[in-house]
Amino acid sequence: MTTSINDNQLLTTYGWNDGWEATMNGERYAGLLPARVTAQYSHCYRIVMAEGERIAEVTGKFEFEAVLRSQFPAVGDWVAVQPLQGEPKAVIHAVLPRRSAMIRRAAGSVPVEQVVGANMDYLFIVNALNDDFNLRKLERYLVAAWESGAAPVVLLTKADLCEDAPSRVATVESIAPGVAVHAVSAMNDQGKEALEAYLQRGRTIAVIGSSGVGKSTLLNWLSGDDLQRVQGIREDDARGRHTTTHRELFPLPSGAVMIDTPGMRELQLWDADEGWQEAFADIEALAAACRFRDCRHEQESGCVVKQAIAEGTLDAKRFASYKKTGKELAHMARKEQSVSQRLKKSSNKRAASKGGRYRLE
Ligand SMILES: Nc1nc2c(ncn2[C@@H]2O[C@H](COP(=O)(O)OP(=O)(O)OP(=O)(O)O)[C@@H](O)[C@H]2O)c(=O)[nH]1
Ligand SMILES: [Zn+2]
Repeated sequence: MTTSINDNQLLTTYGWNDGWEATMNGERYAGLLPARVTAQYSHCYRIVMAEGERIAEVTGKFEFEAVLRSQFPAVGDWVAVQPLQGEPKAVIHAVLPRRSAMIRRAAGSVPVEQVVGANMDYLFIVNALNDDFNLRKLERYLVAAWESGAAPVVLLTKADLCEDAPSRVATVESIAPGVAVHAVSAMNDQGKEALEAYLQRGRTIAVIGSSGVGKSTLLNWLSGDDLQRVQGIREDDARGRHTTTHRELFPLPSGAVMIDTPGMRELQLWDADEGWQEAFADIEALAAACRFRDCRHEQESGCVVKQAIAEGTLDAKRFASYKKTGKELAHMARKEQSVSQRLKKSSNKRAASKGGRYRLE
């Protein structure tokens, strides 16, 4: 079955474009239709297809073959589905390869990696300009953002509460190499023009940041204080009552698509090697000039990093943050590795014994 862009007007509103169309035309999705996941519930998903919304579940085969939780559909994913005739339901056969994904490692003795948002173009990292202002935390969010594959943008909210926003912006720019930093105030409707570049039609955005920094207020502001109407659609439930259905992905008036999931809001831990290197690109660049390749930047002679700290060109606190995050990442990575090896082993056995084929992509 082929789909034309014309049929896909509704999907376009949700970020569908020629790139996804090309992916979807691949042979392995033959006979299936594209849809985007707009909400995740405990046992099913809400999706939007060209013809409208449906509730969907993954096929039995999908469930059997999936090894990691992160392989299951997540909010923001484009999926290949088959609608069920005569029912407002569909089955999900496959998840189209993700362009970006925010992964949350649920802490605990067995870490589980969970995708809390997929296919974002931009990640708005929100930090308030009042007392909660925390550079070290921001660094960690930047690591996560770079690792996700989406482009980070720092929004410093509550500019109305800060007397010296421009100097705060400059401070943040100094710890966020290559990242745009904008001061905004939802309260005073200030700084929205600077965001227009990101809020374009078809772009997908997610907002991350600690509790209380103003994420909900920001979302309301960006959606013209009409979020409830944009995000939740009043419908009749099975008993004919009016209910407001919750969505975690919704178009904004600007045409951009917003992802706001509970998991995205609770982000805490990361395993993010590349993101770490990018977030601390300045230190990585310095370290490249150290005398020893495996310099730990502690007591070594000819250590350029130590020298930069001594000379005051590198903030000792930023360096400490770099080390600390690095250690945490290494620890998480070791844990992850042993768990995923165990999972793969048991899944290979399971697949082999039933003649199935194990696939991980
Ligand atoms: N002065 C001022 N206060 C703001 C602004 N934006 C948000 N606030 C206030 O900050 C508080 C927290 O805002 P929320 O939008 O609920 O923050 P949040 O990040 O969504 O918090 P969680 O839902 O806990 O994750 C509220 O009291 C808001 O009124 C702003 O631009 N200026
Ligand atoms: Zn060194």
